[in-house]
Amino acid sequence: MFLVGLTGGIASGKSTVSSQLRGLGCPVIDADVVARRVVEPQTRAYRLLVQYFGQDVLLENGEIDRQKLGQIIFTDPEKRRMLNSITHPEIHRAMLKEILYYFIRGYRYVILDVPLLFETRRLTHLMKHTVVVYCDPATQLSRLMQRDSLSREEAEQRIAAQMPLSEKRGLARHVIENSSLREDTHRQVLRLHTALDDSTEYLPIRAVAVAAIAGLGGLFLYMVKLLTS
Ligand SMILES: CC(C)(COP(=O)(O)OP(=O)(O)OC[C@H]1O[C@@H](n2cnc3c(N)ncnc32)[C@H](O)[C@@H]1O)[C@@H](O)C(=O)NCCC(=O)NCCS
Ligand SMILES: Nc1ncnc2c1ncn2[C@@H]1O[C@H](COP(=O)(O)OP(=O)(O)OP(=O)(O)O)[C@@H](O)[C@H]1O
Repeated sequence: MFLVGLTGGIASGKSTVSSQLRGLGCPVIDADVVARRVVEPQTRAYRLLVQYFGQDVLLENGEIDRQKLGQIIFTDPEKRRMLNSITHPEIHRAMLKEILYYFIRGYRYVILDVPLLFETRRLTHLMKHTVVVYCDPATQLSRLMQRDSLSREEAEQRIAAQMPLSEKRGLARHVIENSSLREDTHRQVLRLHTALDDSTEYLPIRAVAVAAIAGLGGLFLYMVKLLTS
């Protein structure tokens, strides 16, 4: 099994591409969806968030007021760092559980849709393939403003909270150009799907598992020998 990291900038088209990949039968783990789950009321991350940001970031029903929290963290790097330090470990733990689920079900690869893949780095070294969904800055800005009903300033703040998309495209093994029609994007997604299906590289996850078991087994036998001699 191997892992595919799908990333890009905010509103560059990651969800659009990942839904096209899902349509081709690929398993996709969406970090944004996982991120919503790990901050549900009564979770550890939720308690830490309320402890740090206060009750002001809660809705009447006790759930996180995502709009208000977004306004706070996209204008304050220190508060964004705190939010990331609370949520990212939980997000990564939850994603690893989902990866194990697909591993057990025998999938050859799993696609992880992770907006901050290159920013957090913690997962990057596990990826055998990395894919950046790119679109030009003007298109990204207008799509974000339109989709989330943001002012130009708010949209620019959110874009500035991430590594520049032009930098990300230079780090990725595959780039999907998503500045024009969805049909053009889909043609690239079909080529990417073929490349992934043809990819025979394996993340040494099995090798690591076998080595760990063999190592532990050898250690156990050594201990038994020591104790019985
Ligand atoms: C800030 C929050 C409350 C805003 O919620 P909202 O529903 O408005 O946006 P949503 O969660 O759908 O995220 C939309 C996009 O914002 C960007 N984004 C989200 N969090 C961050 C962050 N900490 N830093 C930079 N960009 C971010 C991503 O491109 C994401 O795809 C929310 O994004 C959040 O809890 N972020 C912290 C967790 C996180 O880092 N998620 C990214 C997954 S790697
Ligand atoms: N090729 C395209 N043509 C026209 N609109 C597009 C195209 N690709 C994406 N969009 C639109 O642009 C917006 C952002 O796309 P999408 O939600 O897929 O981006 P994203 O990278 O997943 O965003 P986020 O970082 O917030 O998760 C959406 O409203 C989507 O419908």
